[in-house]
Amino acid sequence: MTEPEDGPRARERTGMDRIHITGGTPLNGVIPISGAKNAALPLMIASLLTGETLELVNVPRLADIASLSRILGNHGVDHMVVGKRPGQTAETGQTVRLTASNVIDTTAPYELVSTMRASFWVVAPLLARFGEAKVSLPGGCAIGTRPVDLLIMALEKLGAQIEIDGGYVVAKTKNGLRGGEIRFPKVTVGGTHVALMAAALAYGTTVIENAAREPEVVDLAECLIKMGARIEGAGTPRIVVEGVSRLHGARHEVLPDRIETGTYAMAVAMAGGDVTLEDTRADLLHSALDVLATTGTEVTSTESGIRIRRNGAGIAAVDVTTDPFPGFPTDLQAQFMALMTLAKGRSHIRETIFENRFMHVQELARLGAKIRLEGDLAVVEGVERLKGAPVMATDLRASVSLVIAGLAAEGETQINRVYHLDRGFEALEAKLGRCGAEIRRVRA
Ligand SMILES: CC(=O)N[C@H]1[C@@H](OP(=O)(O)OP(=O)(O)OC[C@H]2O[C@@H](n3ccc(=O)[nH]c3=O)[C@H](O)[C@@H]2O)O[C@H](CO)[C@@H](O)[C@@H]1O
Ligand SMILES: C=C(OP(=O)(O)O)C(=O)O
Repeated sequence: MTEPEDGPRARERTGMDRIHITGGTPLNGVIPISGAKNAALPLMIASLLTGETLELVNVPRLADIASLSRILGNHGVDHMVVGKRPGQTAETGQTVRLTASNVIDTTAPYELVSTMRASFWVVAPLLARFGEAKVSLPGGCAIGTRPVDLLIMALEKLGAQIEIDGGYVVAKTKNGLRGGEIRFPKVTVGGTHVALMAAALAYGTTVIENAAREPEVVDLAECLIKMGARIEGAGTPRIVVEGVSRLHGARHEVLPDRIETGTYAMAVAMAGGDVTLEDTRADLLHSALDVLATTGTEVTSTESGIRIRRNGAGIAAVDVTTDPFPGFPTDLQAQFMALMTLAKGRSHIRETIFENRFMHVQELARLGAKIRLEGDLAVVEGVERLKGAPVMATDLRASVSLVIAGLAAEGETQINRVYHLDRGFEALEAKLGRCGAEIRRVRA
């Protein structure tokens, strides 16, 4: 995330709201899981690949989705939110229709791209369909430097000519993209999304080696296939794409948010209680659920989701290393660290994906956590109890780790800069509040 911490757009969205939590109440009930932010974003971007309408079902109501809608709108994409249907609630995911029949601008300006990293990915469909794209470099963010060299390499392998000019990536093709071999030296989710979208409309065969296997990549590939793309192997390290000359409209349902699922599972593990996470699937986050079970939390797959229970017994300390899918996700590292602050004993948490994703450590310390950092390793000494305090975080998952810790801490925790949470957690207070949490938003 690249938005300045107190940037005007962030303030405009949610002001400087705070979340107040009075901890110590176990969670009991049902939490519906939303569509995945990290699947919805590339799916929305894929709408640029066709002049026909792409209808996306189960799109979460999130600040990042609104930011991307603005960016696509700037290119000329028509965006329509389908009205509510009987039985739908304020939290039922939205159905969104995107039509890129009249793209008027292939430039994605700095002011828009800097609000959200994933918007850089528009470079692929714009280049593949229109032969040109000028997209601002997204820059670094709170969790690391996050270069786009591998995304550029992938497009160059398909024949794009790319220059960096004035902070923009200027990409062109003379006679369209051509299939080629893309071998990623490290697994990149964004790189794989970009390669898939570009290769779908390239002439000939593209082979993507060391592709990301994340469920969101598979979701994008499935949607592209519905749009007429020819893709095999999504979900494995080798994806083969036979380019087609045009894609058409489709209807696709966004897959459940595995990070939201894991976050609430860890909240229950930490605060105690019995919660069913509905409309989600255990196969999306096996490694995290296995780790959770090892901590002493009961994890059961049900017909409609996953039941999480922890009653009374202590939390066992478990070591974790983040890895690309199917490994333990970096996007759950902060939440798991929060849980380990109350474990019996010492746990080691190694972050291998981003070089600077430990911003939550000093804030967890305000609640009484004992964590020592040694390079990419956090050594967490479990404590008996945490005590509420004012805290603040600089990225999305770090912020929610403080919510989880606040739910288990004694007394009141105030979480500042709520706009980070609004980027990725739909109806957070309502979902937790219905399970008994004392949580409220205080408007600035
Ligand atoms: C919107 C979205 O889906 N974001 C997710 C996506 O981010 P994103 O797609 O940006 O993350 P990547 O998988 O690309 O990054 C993985 C690693 O590769 C490095 N890298 C990446 C591209 C590149 O050109 N050069 C390079 O060195 C990154 O700095 C990082 O160290 O995957 C991450 C890893 O699962 C998640 O944490 C993010 O939540
Ligand atoms: C890091 C994340 O998002 P982004 O890649 O958009 O910064 C995230 O979803 O945790």
